[in-house]
Amino acid sequence: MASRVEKKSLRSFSNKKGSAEEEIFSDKRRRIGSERMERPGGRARAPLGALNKTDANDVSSTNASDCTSVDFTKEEVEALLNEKINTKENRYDNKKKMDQMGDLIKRLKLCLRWFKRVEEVHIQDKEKFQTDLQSAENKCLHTENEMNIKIAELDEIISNLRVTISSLEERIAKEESDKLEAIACYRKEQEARSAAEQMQVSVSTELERVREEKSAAERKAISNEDLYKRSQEYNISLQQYNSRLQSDLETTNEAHKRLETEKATIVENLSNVRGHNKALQDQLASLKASQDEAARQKEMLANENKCLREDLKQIRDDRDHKQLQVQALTGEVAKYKEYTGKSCAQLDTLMIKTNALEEMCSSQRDQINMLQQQLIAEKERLKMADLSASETRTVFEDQKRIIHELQERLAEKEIQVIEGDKLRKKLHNTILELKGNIRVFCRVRPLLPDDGPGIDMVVSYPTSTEALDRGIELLQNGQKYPFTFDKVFNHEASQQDVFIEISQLVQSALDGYKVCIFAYGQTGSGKTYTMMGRPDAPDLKGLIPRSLEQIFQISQTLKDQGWTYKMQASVLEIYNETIRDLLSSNRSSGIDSIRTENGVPVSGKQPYTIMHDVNGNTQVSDLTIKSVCSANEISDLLQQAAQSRSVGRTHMNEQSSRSHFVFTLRISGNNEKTGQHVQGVLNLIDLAGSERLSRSGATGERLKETQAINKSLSSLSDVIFALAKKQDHIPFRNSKLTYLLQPCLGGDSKTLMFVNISPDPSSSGESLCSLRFAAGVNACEIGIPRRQTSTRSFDSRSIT
Ligand SMILES: Nc1ncnc2c1ncn2[C@@H]1O[C@H](COP(=O)(O)OP(=O)(O)OP(=O)(O)O)[C@@H](O)[C@H]1O
Repeated sequence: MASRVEKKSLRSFSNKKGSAEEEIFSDKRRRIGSERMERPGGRARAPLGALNKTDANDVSSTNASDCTSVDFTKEEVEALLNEKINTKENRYDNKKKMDQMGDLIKRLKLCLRWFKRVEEVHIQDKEKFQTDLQSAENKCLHTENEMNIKIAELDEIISNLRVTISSLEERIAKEESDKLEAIACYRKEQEARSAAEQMQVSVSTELERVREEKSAAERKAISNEDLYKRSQEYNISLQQYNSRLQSDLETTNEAHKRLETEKATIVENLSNVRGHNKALQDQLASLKASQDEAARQKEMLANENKCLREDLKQIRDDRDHKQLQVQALTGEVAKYKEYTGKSCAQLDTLMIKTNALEEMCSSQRDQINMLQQQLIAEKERLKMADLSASETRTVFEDQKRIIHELQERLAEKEIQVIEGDKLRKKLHNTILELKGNIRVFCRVRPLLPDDGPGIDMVVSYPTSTEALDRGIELLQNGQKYPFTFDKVFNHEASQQDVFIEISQLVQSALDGYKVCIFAYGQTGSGKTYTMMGRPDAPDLKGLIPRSLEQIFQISQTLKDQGWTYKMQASVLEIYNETIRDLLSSNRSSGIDSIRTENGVPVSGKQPYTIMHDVNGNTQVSDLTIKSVCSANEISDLLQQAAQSRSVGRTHMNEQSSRSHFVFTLRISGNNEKTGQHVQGVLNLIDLAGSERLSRSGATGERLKETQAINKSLSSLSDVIFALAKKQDHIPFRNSKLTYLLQPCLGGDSKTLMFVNISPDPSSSGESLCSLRFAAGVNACEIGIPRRQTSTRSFDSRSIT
């Protein structure tokens, strides 16, 4: 009570004093704010000083309005984290110290909210980039596929065309060779034809010549015949002339005779006629000369005739020869004609062939033209396809570039996210440290039908601002006992409400911290309900299943940041300083029956021996450790453990839990991107019900058992007290429970204790006892000397 009053006065003092500091802080903030650029597309940032001017106590009211408008720089965050509370000045001014701390917490909360907002933006950005990247990749893949299909189609078309072209080329080559052959043949034929024609022409010219010769010979023969005729005629005329001359000679001879007679007559008349005779002689001589001449002429003509006859004979011979020649030539001409006819026929067939070949050639030329046109069209198509392929390639390159850019941006964002994650961890841890590495929550269970009808609750909740959600008052023997906790969950608080408060610790376990969450309280106060709840009903699930579900959810989310986690679970119970493996398949062997002294086995290596290595890892020999990959696997293990526990309980004829139930999850995380490695531990402990010796009425074994439970709870309380006070000596070995949890308590470890109480009048004594036990721990935590609480002595007396 005194502490509450003191706190109140300290708080009001701090409000007054704090305004000066806030002014300084707001000035600093304003300066930093003016240096900083505005976020693109974001709202102008409100100075943090404006926030500080509002009521420092009314954090919740400022949260809603300011958390969206305050931004921090890294330096500010660092400054905030490094900010130390001036303990020297405020050594004796707890109120001020608390106010400063509250102020710092408020700013840290704002910072955390800002950070969460930034982180959300980053995550949204990242998701957006990832979806963009995904869609771009899909698009690219789609385009690539289409392009591949197109390329394949085009390749096929090209290969078909190539085949067609090659076959066509072959055909063309064949046709060309045929054509060349035909042309060669044609040429040969033409040559033969021209040779034949030439021959025909030469034969014709020869024939012509022969004909001409023949006609010349004929003409010669005719002229010779004419000459012969004329010679004959001349001969005849010469013969006639000769005959005439003969007749003339006869007449002359008759005349001569007559002349002779006359000569005689004339001789007689010679004298007379001598003259005349002489003249006649002259005439005779001339006639003789003319006769000689005629004879010479006759001889000449005869010679000429002979010559002509010889000529004629010669001509006749020539004619005969020529005729023979003509005949031979005619035969030859006939032969040639025959040849020519044959050649013409051959020529005709060749011409027909040539025509057919020419037709074929022209049709093939048409085909070639057509195919060439097709080829050109196909080449065009190929060109188009090449163009479209190159376009697609460019698009593909663009897409690749975009993907690359996106990947780079994604990598940047990932680095930002990793940096942010580091900062978040730091902030998260700082906040938890500021909240307290050791915290104590109180949970009140509702009245149950078993508590009896028409009874009033002995618990009430103060509504003052200071004690709201933190205070609890217990009524006993007409007196009100007020207590303050880090948080009070009233009887209406749901499992989800409770889980929200501890979910940060679950995150810490994933961040590599050692976390212990205890449920402490009297029998039937709701410890098991708080820790396990009813796993089959989703709304009534307790902290253990919810925490494990969250762990798997977060570990899945952190996969994107490169984290992979390995989880190993073990469940044990400590009953009367004896460890029992709740996951052991062999139930009887699950019990540690080794004689121990203060929780330490007496000699040798025994089953369920607790060992701590230098790295602060705990090992319990022979304890079943199961690797788990999903929340379902864990719920199966929990079911198995719960069953083993209830079986154990039945064996021991127990209705309530008289053992400490310890669920341990070892989390080892590796980040392949950053190379970070974390090892966290989450211990979820349902402690055995605390029972006052005075009320238990136990004797014998039952008394010993109750003493053992109280001893271990007291040991735990001592350990927590010592840790909170940062004492050098921490009495871990006092019980198996504390020895087991030793590495998970103290240092950076986070410890949270739920104090469960029942609100029914019959349990008010135990409730008060529990509250005082917790208040002792809590008082240590907030720095109030142990003795001043005046609760510890009562608590100690009740428990030990
Ligand atoms: N917050 C709550 N809301 C509703 N029912 C509750 C709540 N807390 C406890 N109960 C009920 O109270 C009864 C006792 O609770 P529980 O078994 O969890 O107590 P406990 O502290 O574990 O007892 P023990 O130490 O004997 O094991 C149970 O029937 C449980 O369902």
